[in-house]
Amino acid sequence: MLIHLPILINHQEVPSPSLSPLSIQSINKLIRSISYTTHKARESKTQKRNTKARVVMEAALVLNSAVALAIAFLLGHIYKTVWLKCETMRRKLRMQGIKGPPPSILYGNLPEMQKIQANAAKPSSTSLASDIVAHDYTSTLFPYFEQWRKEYGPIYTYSTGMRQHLYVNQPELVKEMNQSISLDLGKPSYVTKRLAPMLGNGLSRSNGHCWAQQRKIVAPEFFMDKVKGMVGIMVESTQPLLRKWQDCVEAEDGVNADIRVDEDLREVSADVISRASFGSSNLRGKEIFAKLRSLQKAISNQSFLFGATNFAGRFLAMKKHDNIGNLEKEIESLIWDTVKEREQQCAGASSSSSSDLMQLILEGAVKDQSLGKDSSKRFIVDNCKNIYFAGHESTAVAASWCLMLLALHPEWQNHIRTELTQVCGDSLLDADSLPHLKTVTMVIQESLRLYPPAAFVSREALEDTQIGNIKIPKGLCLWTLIPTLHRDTDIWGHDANEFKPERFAEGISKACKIPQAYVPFGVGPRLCLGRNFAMVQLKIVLSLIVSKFSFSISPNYKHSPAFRMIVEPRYGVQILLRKI
Ligand code: HEM
Repeated sequence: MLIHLPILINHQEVPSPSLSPLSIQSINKLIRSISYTTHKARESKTQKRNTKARVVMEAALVLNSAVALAIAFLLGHIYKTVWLKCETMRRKLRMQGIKGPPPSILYGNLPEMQKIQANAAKPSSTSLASDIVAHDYTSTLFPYFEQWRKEYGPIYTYSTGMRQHLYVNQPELVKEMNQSISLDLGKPSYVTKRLAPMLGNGLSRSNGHCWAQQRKIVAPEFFMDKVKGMVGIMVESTQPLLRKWQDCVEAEDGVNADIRVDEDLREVSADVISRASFGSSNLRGKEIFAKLRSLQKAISNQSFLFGATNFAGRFLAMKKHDNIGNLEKEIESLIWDTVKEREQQCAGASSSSSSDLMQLILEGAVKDQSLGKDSSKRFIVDNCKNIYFAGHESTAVAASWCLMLLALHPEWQNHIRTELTQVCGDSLLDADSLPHLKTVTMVIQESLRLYPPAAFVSREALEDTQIGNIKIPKGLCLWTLIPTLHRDTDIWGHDANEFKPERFAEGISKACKIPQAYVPFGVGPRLCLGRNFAMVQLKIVLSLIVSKFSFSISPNYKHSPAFRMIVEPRYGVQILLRKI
């Protein structure tokens, strides 16, 4: 336009007869000035439009760069926290000759674990005693560990994406773990995080100083002297089960009854722990146990060992979390009601007559000056939750497995019965007779060897540390698979997969080559606090059942161990009971 105007003007410069040269000049000037103004206006409009476009483009560019930067940062962060952290650990382990399956960047070996699990053999539906006994639940529940053990040996490393793990099933190394008193090995935080609704920050979840302090308070309640004082309660709590089973036999044909044992054993266990540790056997106790069981199922549905691996899984996990949260609140308020009831009882009495676990926990919370009001409440509720759960579930499940193995081996029921008659005669079982009941102890030890309810011992290196001659980098999680150690023919001999309680006739130290590799109650400083309590309760319950009934495995029993935080019979244990 700027070029065309002068040309036009030039054309009009041809003089017209009616216009003077002056007026022509003025017109030209005017036209030029109008053209100039129009041009300027248009120019400014275009400039404005261009500026706006430039601003939009620049904003888009900034945004793009920010997104690119965020992605780069995220990738860098993932690389640093996921890959580099794990790769550094792997390098340190490789330098010590420890190998393992090659991991993928984001998910480590999880896809492979899922693939191996999907292809794993289902437990055979055999009812042959020898096949059931020989079935190592690791092969169906954790088949990847077995596969890698065959490929890489008893010590190898694997990854679950965010975490690097060390599988430790070499007896010498487990022995070292047993002997270590270091606080540098704690419970793996990523596992215990998922158990928080169940166990709070109580004894079995906490680490370091917090754990040591809680253990000091709770441990004395489970020393053998104290447990001996609970024998009467344990005998009394088993009576309703015996009466119920007798009634079942009467109701069927007066001789036999087909019984599913698990819930009845849970009730005994729950009653024992409620009365022995919390001084109550009330409806509230029953409600607490029922809710703990629902919580246990909800948490174990989350595949809590390895975590949800995809978004759908995470979404489902979030939905389940609502239910878990509600159960957690309900359990806590039930426990708190029990605590307040106890406080009122104590306030009413001139001196505290109860010296049970609840009392110890309450006194522990009062004595600990570092705890504020809220922390005191947490301390009390969390530790009660720990004992309610740890104290009843694993003992009941162990009793179920013992009955399953005894049902398959009636000759051992006879041995127990004979010894009971020799030791007790016609009198009731009491604390003095228990140490003489060697046969039932051997049966329990053998059952815990073949079917340990706790499948793993797990630890996390809280600092760089050393076990035996292996340097363990901070953050590495250690896993020892208990049944694998318990069925190792190098430790137990060629008959490791057979039920032979006689191997324990002269104690654990003579039963195998490396006694520290027998770990149904765990290892080292974190050894199960309630092992005396559990052993005494199991002895009493089994002795009383065997003294009243003989039993064989029911044709309705389906052998299918399931992992629900502990390994329990998926469909329960069903036995054919006969009154004697
Ligand atoms: C047959 C029954 C039981 C079995 C198989 C069993 C097994 C275990 C195992 C394997 C551990 C982990 C140890 C480790 O990480 O090294 C443990 C810890 C624990 N158990 Fe048991 N347990 C049983 C019964 C009980 C009972 C009856 C109580 C309490 C009344 C109890 C209370 C605890 C506590 C509080 C811990 C945590 C100890 C700590 O971290 O310091 N357990 N148990």
